[in-house]
Amino acid sequence: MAFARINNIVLHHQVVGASTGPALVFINSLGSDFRIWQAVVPAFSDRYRVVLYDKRGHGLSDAPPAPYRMDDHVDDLLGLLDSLEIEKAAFVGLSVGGMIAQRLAAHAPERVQAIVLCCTAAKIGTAELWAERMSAIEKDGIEPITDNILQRWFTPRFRDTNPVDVAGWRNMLVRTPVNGYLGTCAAISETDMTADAGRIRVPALCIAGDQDGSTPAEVVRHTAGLIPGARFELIKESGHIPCVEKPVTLARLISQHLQEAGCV
Ligand SMILES: O=C(O)CC1=CCC(=O)O1
Repeated sequence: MAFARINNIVLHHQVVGASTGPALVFINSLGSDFRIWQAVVPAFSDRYRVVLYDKRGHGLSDAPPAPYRMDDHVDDLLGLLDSLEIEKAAFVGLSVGGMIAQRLAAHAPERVQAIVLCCTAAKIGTAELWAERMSAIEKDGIEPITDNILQRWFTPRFRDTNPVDVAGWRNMLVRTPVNGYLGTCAAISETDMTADAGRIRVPALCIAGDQDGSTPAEVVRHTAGLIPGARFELIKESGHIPCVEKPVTLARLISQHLQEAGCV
């Protein structure tokens, strides 16, 4: 575990695995921190230099006042890569993390070897929906909306069979700094990568969960259709957070894509 000051923000991160291997960066979603990747990382740490980090406003990173722009998140990530002396990496982004990866691939392709876009889209939700969510949180905090969010994060089966784990992930969500949550909602709300997606030229894999209530499979499939050469894969029995719910399947899909993309 380490901290770096990037763009005047303290970013919490961790580098594990093969120090001379190709770099593989995981980018987490709204309301989560890098612990969500814990069950996936062992599938890569023997061959890759794995970078995990908490984007601004999440986990142990600083949470400056809202709103944030998507480019703030992208600039933070580029700054972190510079500080770790990583010129080029493969990126796995979940949800808003996938938006950050898309923007990076479209605007800084020289830093990107391949991308895996997990439960994400060129555009997530509508400005009205995000405005509603932000005003509810400004009024009453994150707690009252957590049950709805967890229903989108995890399938009913997972919630029924893993109540203690779900309670733990709920703690992570509720403890997200309000500034960080609101700031990132604003970044998602203003972002539409539909035009930019067509500029992506790196090998891309889009993965959906068949029971994802946040970025439904057809939305992810549509995004795959916007990116030249992108492949689409569906994970069965998964909600929005397959790195927690289906880590073995997700790791297999990521690994195959990285091999096909020559990131080995
Ligand atoms: O909170 C949700 O609905 C899920 C989500 C949307 C964007 C993101 O990163 O997570």
